[in-house]
Amino acid sequence: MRITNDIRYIGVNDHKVDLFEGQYKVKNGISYNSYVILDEKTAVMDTVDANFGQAWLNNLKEVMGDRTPDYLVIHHMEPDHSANIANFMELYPDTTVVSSAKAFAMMKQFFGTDFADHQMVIKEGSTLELGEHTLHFVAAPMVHWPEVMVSYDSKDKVLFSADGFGKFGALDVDEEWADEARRYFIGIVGKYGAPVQTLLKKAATLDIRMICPLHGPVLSENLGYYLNLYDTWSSYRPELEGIVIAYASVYGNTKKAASCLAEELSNRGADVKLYDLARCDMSEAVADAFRYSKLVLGSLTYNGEIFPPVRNFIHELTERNYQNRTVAFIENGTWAPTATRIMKKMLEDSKNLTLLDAGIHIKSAMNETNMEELDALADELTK
Ligand SMILES: Cc1cc2nc3c(=O)[nH]c(=O)nc-3n(C[C@H](O)[C@H](O)[C@H](O)COP(=O)(O)O)c2cc1C
Repeated sequence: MRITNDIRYIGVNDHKVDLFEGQYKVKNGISYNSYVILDEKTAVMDTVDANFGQAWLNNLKEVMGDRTPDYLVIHHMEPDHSANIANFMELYPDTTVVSSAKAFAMMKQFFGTDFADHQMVIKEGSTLELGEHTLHFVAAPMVHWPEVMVSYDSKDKVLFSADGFGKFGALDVDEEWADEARRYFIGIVGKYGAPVQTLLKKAATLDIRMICPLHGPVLSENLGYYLNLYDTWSSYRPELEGIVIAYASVYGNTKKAASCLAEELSNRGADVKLYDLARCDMSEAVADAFRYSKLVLGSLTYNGEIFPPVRNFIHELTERNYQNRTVAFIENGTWAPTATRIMKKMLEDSKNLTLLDAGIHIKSAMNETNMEELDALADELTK
């Protein structure tokens, strides 16, 4: 696939992956992207997942013909991109591997060699001259591993953005970008908002016409749209006014409160998302919690604790620096309800959260007082 006159796509689509990165369901698969720059010298940009080595090498040979690649540029050592470095070097032993010092240390760990006779160590500000094309390297530590570099081709004005601007979903499936890019970003890079902000500031100094990520489509139009979303996500600002209700329930009483609240909020014109945390795809609930401005957490008290899926969910939020939002609580308990107290405690170190006093405190099943609480909470969340 042609990206520009001199840049070709040689990546692969994976529709067989059961869980991406060991935990994310990807109903439309995932792509492992790799590119070739054809110039006086040729550069291969990254490799692909271990299961697709042969398909990738076939794509590479189709583009290269009899030419031997001069450089293999490795932006990121996570195995879904780096697994085929050793296979590549067996086929092309004279190619120079171009990567950061930290990445070469990782190569030694993964492959038992850092290709010492064929390595070029690059760092922030390094350049690689290919002929008409020059790659300018920019360090992007913790977006989302420490060794990550991105590179900018000043001829075609292309940013090779590593995992930045990546998206779940193979390239042979047509789907809207934002939802699966958000789920990818919040799930995988969400903890590293500050390093992403640093990278965005560096990127703002470049004239970028195209972004070539390691997953998902090449972005070439309306780049402001994608950059704005990345700025919003990485600065932990809500994207939308609205309310996520995320709850768990064993016997249906907490569920009833959550569902009634959703209905009341909808009746008041609010944008509401309701998640049963024991049954939903957790990564979708997490992504929406970051997307919306308000969150209602609902849990039964469970052996003096909160119900495990709710605990997991709050942990997923706090480890990704959940902040800048309004949170309210629905609790249930039959003899000693403690769920609200525990949920609040889990959020106590999170920055800039407004924890509402209005909440619903159920003792086993909803009663009239709870209906009044629900009404007051709906008012508070929509005022
Ligand atoms: C296994 C189990 C443990 C529970 N532990 C507590 C508890 O420690 N304290 C308490 O007040 N209620 C406890 N409950 C009662 C629940 O908090 C709650 O009142 C009941 O499950 C109704 O809510 P639900 O219909 O949403 O499940 C427990 C319930 C179950 C099923």
